[in-house]
Amino acid sequence: MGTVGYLGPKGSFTEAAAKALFPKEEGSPFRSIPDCIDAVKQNMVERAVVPLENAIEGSVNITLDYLIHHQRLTMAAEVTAPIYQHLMVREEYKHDWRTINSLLSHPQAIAQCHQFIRENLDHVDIAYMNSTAEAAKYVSETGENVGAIANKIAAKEYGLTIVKSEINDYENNSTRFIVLENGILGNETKDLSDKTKFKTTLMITLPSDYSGALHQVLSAFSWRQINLSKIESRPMKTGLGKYFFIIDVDMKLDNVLIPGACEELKALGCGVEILGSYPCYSWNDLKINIL
Ligand SMILES: O=C(O)C(=O)C[C@]1(C(=O)O)C=C[C@@H](O)C=C1
Repeated sequence: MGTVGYLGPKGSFTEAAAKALFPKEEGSPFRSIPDCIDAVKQNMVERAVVPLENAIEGSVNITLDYLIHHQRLTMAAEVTAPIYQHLMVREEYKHDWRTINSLLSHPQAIAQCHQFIRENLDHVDIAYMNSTAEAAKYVSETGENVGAIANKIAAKEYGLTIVKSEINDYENNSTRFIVLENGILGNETKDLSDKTKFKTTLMITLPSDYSGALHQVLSAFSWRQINLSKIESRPMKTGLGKYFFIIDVDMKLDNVLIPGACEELKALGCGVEILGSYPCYSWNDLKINIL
């Protein structure tokens, strides 16, 4: 058994995902996503759980960028968790929540509740925090009339009162969390059932900006009938117009299809790296309903 790093403090969504995936392992909170990733690289923890993508707001860019540009680790598993955002204040302000002067939360959580904030708290100053749980902790420790957006575990952990429940602008809000390890590709860390689905994530760079390059990349997958579940472009940070692509393939790394597609892409002059081939758990698979 090892230690699992997560974006803390206690009561964050990431902690809930880490607990659901690794109920018997000890959790270790870190202040930022890069700190979680560094901790794995430096063997301070065996693995880390970090957010990767939200259904309303899209990718968590810092996770992708830090992983690509700074510290390469292996994607070892994913879990998709339901996300319910609540507005919470200190007990003594529970009737005055409409007059709070600041609203604190993680940027992803603020963005998920953008319309609610416009309609109900248009006057407030927004303060971005490292996580929703950090926001809840701060609100509990200050005597001021300020609010936090966080989950119900954080409300309990920090003794806050939820004054508006489920304020995310769209139903079916969910976030994909990824497990990162130093380990080798395909080193599965959890028991798998026959129904467990797999993904393989590839990072692809195009040779140069010639017409039809992306089309050729996609053809390598399409004629092999390999299903893709996501394609995302991120800046290479070497100048405007230069991107790499993160492609999620809907299958486990095999000996034929994915290697064949990768070789074809390399022959076209593309850079190809496999970031992980991993089991994907749904929240119900894990049977730990803590959110
Ligand atoms: O702030 C937290 O509680 C987190 O775990 C981070 C995070 C994210 O980065 O997306 C996780 C899930 C929610 O989408 C909102 C915030």
